[in-house]
Amino acid sequence: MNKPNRKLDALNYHSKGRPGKIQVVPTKPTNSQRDLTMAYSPGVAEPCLKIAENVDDVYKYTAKGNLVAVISNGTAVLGLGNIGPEASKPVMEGKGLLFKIYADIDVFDLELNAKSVDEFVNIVKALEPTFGGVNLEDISAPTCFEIERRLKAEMNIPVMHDDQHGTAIISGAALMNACELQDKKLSEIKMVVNGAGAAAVSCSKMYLSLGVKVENLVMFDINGVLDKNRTDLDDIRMQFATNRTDVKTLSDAMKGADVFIGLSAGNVVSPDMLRSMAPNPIVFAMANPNPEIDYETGSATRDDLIMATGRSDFPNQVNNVLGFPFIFRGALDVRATAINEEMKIAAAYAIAELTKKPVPEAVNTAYNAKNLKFGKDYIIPKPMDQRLLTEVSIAVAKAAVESGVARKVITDWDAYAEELQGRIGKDNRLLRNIAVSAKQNPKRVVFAEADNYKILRAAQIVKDEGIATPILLGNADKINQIIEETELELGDVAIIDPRADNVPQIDDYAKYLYQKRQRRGVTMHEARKLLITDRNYYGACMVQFGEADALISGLTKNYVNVIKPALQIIGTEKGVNRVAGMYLMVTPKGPVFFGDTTVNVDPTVQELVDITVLIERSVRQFNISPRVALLSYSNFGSNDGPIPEGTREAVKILHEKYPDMIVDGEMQANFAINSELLKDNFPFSTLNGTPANTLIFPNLESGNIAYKLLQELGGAEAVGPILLGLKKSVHVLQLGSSVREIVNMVTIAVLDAQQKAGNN
Ligand SMILES: NC(=O)C1=CN([C@@H]2O[C@H](COP(=O)(O)OP(=O)(O)OC[C@H]3O[C@@H](n4cnc5c(N)ncnc54)[C@H](OP(=O)(O)O)[C@@H]3O)[C@@H](O)[C@H]2O)C=CC1
Ligand SMILES: CC(=O)C(=O)O
Ligand SMILES: [Mg+2]
Repeated sequence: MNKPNRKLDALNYHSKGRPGKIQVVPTKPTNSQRDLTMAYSPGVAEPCLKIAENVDDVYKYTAKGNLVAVISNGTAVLGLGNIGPEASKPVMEGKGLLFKIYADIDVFDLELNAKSVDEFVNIVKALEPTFGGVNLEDISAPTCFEIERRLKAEMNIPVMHDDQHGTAIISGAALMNACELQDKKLSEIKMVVNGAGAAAVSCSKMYLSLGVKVENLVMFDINGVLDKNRTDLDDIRMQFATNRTDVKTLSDAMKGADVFIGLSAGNVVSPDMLRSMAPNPIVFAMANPNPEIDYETGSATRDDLIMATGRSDFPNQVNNVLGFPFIFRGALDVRATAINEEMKIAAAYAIAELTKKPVPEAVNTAYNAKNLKFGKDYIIPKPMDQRLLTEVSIAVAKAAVESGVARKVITDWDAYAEELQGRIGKDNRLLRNIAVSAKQNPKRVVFAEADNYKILRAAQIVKDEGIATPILLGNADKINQIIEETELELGDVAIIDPRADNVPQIDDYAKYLYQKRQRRGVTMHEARKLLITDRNYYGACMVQFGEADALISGLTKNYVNVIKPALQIIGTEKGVNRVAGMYLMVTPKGPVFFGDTTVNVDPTVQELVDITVLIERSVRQFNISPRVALLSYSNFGSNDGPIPEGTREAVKILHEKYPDMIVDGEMQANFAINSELLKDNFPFSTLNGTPANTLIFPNLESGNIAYKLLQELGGAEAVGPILLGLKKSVHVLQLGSSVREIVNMVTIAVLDAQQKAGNN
């Protein structure tokens, strides 16, 4: 199944650079001699003594609480069989990588030369002081059952054999959803399970607990059907032995079956077998890396099929990766002594339910999909869906607390959710808070470029999330065609085409525009023409006349083309004589505001003052206390030249006219954001103590370059440009913005409209 170049790519991926996939990274400073005396002798003796006094302090002073052992003996590696511990190491390193990227859990992978139950159990038990949890992996049945049973009984930290329970949880969730879509009852389905090993047995037990009847299940191992005449079956497998006498082969069993579960080996199911199944069948071919029947063949065989595999390169990846990172996250965070049935069932339901919620745009983008939604090709969430971390870990942690296995009780679940969000990538707390505020009072947002897929997708998201009521401007046929082709659900949203006959209020708008621009060369005829031909004029009039609360445009147009109509029709706020643009940069160190990044090319001293005042006020609207630095290449007079001198002059005016404003400069950017550096060198600065969170650039060039570099090289998320100074909420997208960026801008536009409505 793997194409030759894929095989080579995979080998290169593992061998290039530092061999393997994971490394150990220090978490404390190690730059100075002092740091090292803390990290090692003599400083390290102090936490040692504390732990010796109270063994639970090991969680306080060491990495134990966030450290999981991924342990295998290489006896059932994926579907590759008993290939030995060394050969299993790439898989175990892979699990370590997934634990880290999805749930911020650190992993040591341990590949043991230990085949017997006693040997394996004794080694793992002795590791208890080091780890917060143990993930057993790719150990063949039946040894794995006894190993897990003993370790759970004899250890006081959570132990889970992932191939058994991780797989059971995920496939259980997928099965519930697939049955719902195919209109089948779990209690009535006829199921064939191919494989009778660790994964198959545990998954089947889970299906029984979800409602499947054991008499409706037929299981196979490599020797054929498990029936009551077999004399080679242990007790665990005997419970799945069928009474049916008409079934000898897999082909026999597949006839009329509703569900096929493959946890065996690659390519053992034929298209004919699929054809013989009942109407609307479900096939989970989960053997890795090669499924029992490959996705393309299976899904081409019949239209009424729901097909899933364990692979990431096809729709419906039913793989334990959706479970183990989040299950252990929840278990570690409440310091659970075990992962029990309650926690597993809670995880399965959380995963099943998450599939039915609207999919964040970031997930669509990550998978190059247009509109993922619950259906035949999306029966289970995608592993890169960051909501899994909160939804599943919280469900697991709550179940641990409620079932009495938690040693640490969480009471503030919202704070725990915030903590989880902060663990992965950027901390988007501010963006989330903005979205929450927007949803409290959603506004009507007119989209001037609605004949564009990205705009329509964003409109769908803000509508679904209750952030805004979209109004779409553009050719209705074209918009409806895109909606239909991309299966968006915007049927009830207002579409206005300014070019059509009988456009609402066009006469009033034309009269208004004519009155405003008659002494600037605009005739009545031209005013009407502008409104019909340029949707930025029509959209701005809608906002001015109160037919909409905010305007979003600029995805396909130059900035000036949007801002000009807004300035002509709506104008600036009272007492404000210019507009400016600001970016909210979501950085790993928190939010930082950049301005002016958009409008004023080469501001004079007075313009710099005006821009600073506008931006400072706007930062307050995000419930953040602004600490403003005016940037230059000079620190407090260290260099001459028009830029530092102008900036210095602007700071002087700001200090005089706005004594309460926390603002200083001119200063270099590193001094502005490194408060230690500033304090050591310029202790007189009014910014001392805390870094600046609002950076004013001396000109458009420097502001624009800075935010783009931070976005591309620093991995910061840029939200903006947020247009400041207009009387009403109008916001201009960057040319080619992503759907996520558009959604962010709409959210900001709604907040802006709320605030402007409050001020008027
Ligand atoms: N998608 C996912 O998340 C997961 C997928 N898997 C996949 O499931 C498979 C089994 O893994 P696991 O349970 O850990 O391994 P085990 O070695 O414990 O079990 C393998 C089972 O498959 C049976 N088997 C092998 N070949 C055939 C065949 N041709 N026909 C019928 N049965 C067969 C074996 O029979 P016998 O007992 O007679 O040897 C055994 O019962 C692997 O391919 C693995 O990659 C596993 C975990 C998670
Ligand atoms: C996914 C997994 O754990 C396996 O195939 O073994
Ligand atoms: Mg496995």
